[in-house]
Amino acid sequence: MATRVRPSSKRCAVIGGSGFLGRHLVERLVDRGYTVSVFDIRQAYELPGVTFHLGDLCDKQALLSALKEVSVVFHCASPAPGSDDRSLFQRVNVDGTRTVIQACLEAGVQKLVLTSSASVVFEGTDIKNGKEDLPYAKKPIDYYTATKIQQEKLVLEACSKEKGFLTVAIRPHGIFGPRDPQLVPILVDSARRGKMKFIIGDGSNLVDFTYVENVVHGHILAAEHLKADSPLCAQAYHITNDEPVRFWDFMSQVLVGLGYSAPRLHLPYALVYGLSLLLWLITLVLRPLVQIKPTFTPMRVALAGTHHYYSCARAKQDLGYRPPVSLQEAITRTVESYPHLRQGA
Ligand SMILES: NC(=O)C1=CN([C@@H]2O[C@H](COP(=O)(O)OP(=O)(O)OC[C@H]3O[C@@H](n4cnc5c(N)ncnc54)[C@H](O)[C@@H]3O)[C@@H](O)[C@H]2O)C=CC1
Ligand SMILES: CC(C)=CCC[C@@H](C)[C@H]1CC[C@H]2C3=C(CC[C@]12C)[C@@]1(C)CCC(=O)C[C@@H]1CC3
Repeated sequence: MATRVRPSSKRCAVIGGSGFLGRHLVERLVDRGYTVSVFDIRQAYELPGVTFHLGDLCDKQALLSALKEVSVVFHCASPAPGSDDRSLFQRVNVDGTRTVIQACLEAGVQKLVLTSSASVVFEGTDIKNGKEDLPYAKKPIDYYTATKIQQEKLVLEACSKEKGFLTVAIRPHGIFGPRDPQLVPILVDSARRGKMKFIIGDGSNLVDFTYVENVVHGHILAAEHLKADSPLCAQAYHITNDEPVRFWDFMSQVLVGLGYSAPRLHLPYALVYGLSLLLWLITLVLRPLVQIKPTFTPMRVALAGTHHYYSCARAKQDLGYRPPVSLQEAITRTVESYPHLRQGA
């Protein structure tokens, strides 16, 4: 009689493991003795002990071959928020996540840890110390956020103790750190084009920026604490640095650390938001003729000019989470990791 091999609890797969967060997660998992399979549409690096499976997460057969004997799946794949492609977000984040769940069930995976986003509750207005029980945004600020909401709901609803399939969602916010292709490069690009002279609003808005290693730590704690009798099943957890910071102080510190000037002049928030909306409408109308990618999207202006910071008290209580790297140390490490983006480099 054929015996089914019980998956080792240290055998995991990282969907989106070639990405910024995914790669940091893979490296940490390897350090902790996990056997890791990466599933991604691209291979961005090589690492001893890590097997790469190239494929689209919408393809169940491709997923199934990567999930053989895997007990834990981390799903941190998504199109980049800036891609602004409605059908791509729907296909990957919603339909693709359905496929991931189906493949996990068929492959006998026991735990699925989703990288969601704290933005699932953000509607463009202030959130101060937001807890996980805030309602999902009724009017999500962009397609990316709308599909992250649907994705999180799908994953949490799939949690089934009867089927032996447990799920949890991690909601990070403002991830930054070495190799991030978004935050620091966008900031430096804006500075080099002379666009970082202005502070939107009075500059007092507090925001969470979370160091990538802290986000990774939250994911691994969630996977290791997720059990049938634990409070984690079907829950979402904010993972932050637990040190909200003024958005413009953070930006200034990174800019000055890299040799650029900090923004000083203030512009009224309502004016800049209104202009970004107008610009967005114009790009929408012109889309059949020309593709324009504005720096000042309404989402970005809202992120730059409002309070949005979250409580991670639930993660502290249920996961024993404490951010291992302080914000100051995280900024120093990040600035040092981008020598090629320094002023004059
Ligand atoms: N970067 C941030 O500040 C935040 C990110 N998140 C979430 O964290 C996760 C990871 O984000 P990042 O590492 O920043 O993004 P990233 O763009 O660096 O990585 C995403 C990875 O997913 C892969 N991928 C995309 N479509 C795929 C598909 N159809 N099949 C297989 N792989 C596919 C990409 O090739 C890439 O390697 C995402 O789910 C994102 O929504 C949440 C909150 C904040
Ligand atoms: C906390 C959080 C969710 C951060 C997300 C990261 C990005 C959305 C930001 C990283 C660089 C930021 C940035 C701007 C908006 C928000 C970011 C893209 C501006 C476009 C805001 C308007 C400006 O004056 C220029 C800024 C460049 C950097």
